[in-house]
Amino acid sequence: MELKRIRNSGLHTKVMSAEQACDFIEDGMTVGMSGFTRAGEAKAVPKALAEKAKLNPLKINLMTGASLGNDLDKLLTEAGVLARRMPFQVDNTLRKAINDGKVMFIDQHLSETVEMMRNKQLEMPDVAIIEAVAITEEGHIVPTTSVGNSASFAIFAKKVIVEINMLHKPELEGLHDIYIPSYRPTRTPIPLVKVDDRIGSTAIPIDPSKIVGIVFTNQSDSFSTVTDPDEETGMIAKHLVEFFEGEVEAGRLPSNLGPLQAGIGNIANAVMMGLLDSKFTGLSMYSEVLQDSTFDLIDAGKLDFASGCSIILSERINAQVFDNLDKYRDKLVLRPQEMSNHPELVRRLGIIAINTALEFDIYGNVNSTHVCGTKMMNGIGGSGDFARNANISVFVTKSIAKNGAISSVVPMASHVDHTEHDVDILVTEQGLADLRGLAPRERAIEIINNCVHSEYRGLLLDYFERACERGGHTPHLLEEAFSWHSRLEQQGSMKA
Ligand SMILES: CC(=O)SCCNC(=O)CCNC(=O)[C@H](O)C(C)(C)COP(=O)(O)OP(=O)(O)OC[C@H]1O[C@@H](n2cnc3c(N)ncnc32)[C@H](O)[C@@H]1OP(=O)(O)O
Repeated sequence: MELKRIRNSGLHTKVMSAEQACDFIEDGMTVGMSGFTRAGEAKAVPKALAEKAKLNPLKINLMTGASLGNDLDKLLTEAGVLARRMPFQVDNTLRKAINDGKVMFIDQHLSETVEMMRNKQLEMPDVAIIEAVAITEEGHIVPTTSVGNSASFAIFAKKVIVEINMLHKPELEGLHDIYIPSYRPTRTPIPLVKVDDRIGSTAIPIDPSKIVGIVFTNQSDSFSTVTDPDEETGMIAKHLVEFFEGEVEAGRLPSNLGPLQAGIGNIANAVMMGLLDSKFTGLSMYSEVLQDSTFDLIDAGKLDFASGCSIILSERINAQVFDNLDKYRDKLVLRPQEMSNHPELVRRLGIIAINTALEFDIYGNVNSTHVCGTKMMNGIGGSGDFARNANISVFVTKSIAKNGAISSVVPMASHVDHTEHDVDILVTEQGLADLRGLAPRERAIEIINNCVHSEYRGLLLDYFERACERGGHTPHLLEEAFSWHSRLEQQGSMKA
């Protein structure tokens, strides 16, 4: 039964235990592992590595597509295995180790990791560990619920370990579209002009002699922890849907809006859920992570096609999707993250990008990553790949956090991931600010009037007016610009 999944019979001799596969990983190595937004990560070998490291300490540089599920980042951190980690994570234990300076974390645009490797600016993996549903007759690897960076990791690595996960349905085969761009500067345009174009192969093409170990596993991806929309996220969705309606009426957007991208998290998922009750049909997604909302929209007949690089679902919907893959087969494709997030494609397709901010300032600079400018939350992920190149770049957030102790709109963003130049629309439950074509002083008025919570609006207006008296194209009171963050750190609240 298991060996049937290894269709290249020459590789049958490579089957081994996860513990044996760990022997290929040595202290100081760079390891490239599958996994994107807690989907499709290799599961058994990293777990065995964490166990092994408790007796024989070792450190590795770990690169993935994005975040890992099944508490793997936690286990590897606790075992002291991680020297460096890139390019994204969402784990509490790892987050603490990063913020304590114990793990060096490189927070990177998700489309860039393998491009930098290709240009020898980043080290190539010594070993790649890739979760698969099968190995083909040619010895090529069929990924599972994410493609992420798996294809390039396997192509660049000296040695490849494959984890065949028997729990994933073989029907996943055919869902993937693996396209690897050629080397610069002689690269030709990426031949993708529609969201549903297929431009590559359904498996990762590697020389099978590089496969040094095959481990069988039987463990599911972690379920998404996305929560149901609440009153605030419902309002955010309502403001955005009304904005889209206005854009269509004004002839600035087609009636199906054009391809949509939505980031991770509760808020972005809730915004997409808001489209369920809208009049829009014939929607499409060109995104990275496909969450519950994607499949709810397909089931409701609203969404015709979704292109992504991973699928992460909550327990509510997981079985319904993966037990009925045939129903979705002609509506889905999973690509390498380099392709799902590629600036060339984001610009060409005219994507509407919807990502979540931690905070933004009165001029529209967005902080997606650093609490109070210093402590890493998750990482920039793909938000920058999309925001800079999108047709319309939208950032959403609740106007306050932590029961009102934090205003998400501040005088000056304490860390900037997306500059004012990359941000078109800001939405909170209070309303929507349309920043297109506005100068900084006009942007400030639009943001303060539409996005700020009533408890902070007067304070921000006062700051802005006093800053204007001092002058400047982008007026600020430098000695006060971070006073809200200092107050939060010292007194537990931004309130004066
Ligand atoms: C893999 C990918 O790249 S997908 C593509 C897009 N990627 C990105 O945008 C990456 C950056 N974005 C993110 O990491 C997330 O979207 C976040 C963290 C910004 C928001 O996450 P969401 O789950 O949507 O929002 P939510 O409102 O639940 O906030 C998450 C936490 O941040 C806290 N928070 C929100 N705003 C602030 C703030 N200004 N200061 C401090 N904490 C804040 C919330 O209170 C909440 O804390 P809790 O977990 O203790 O309850």
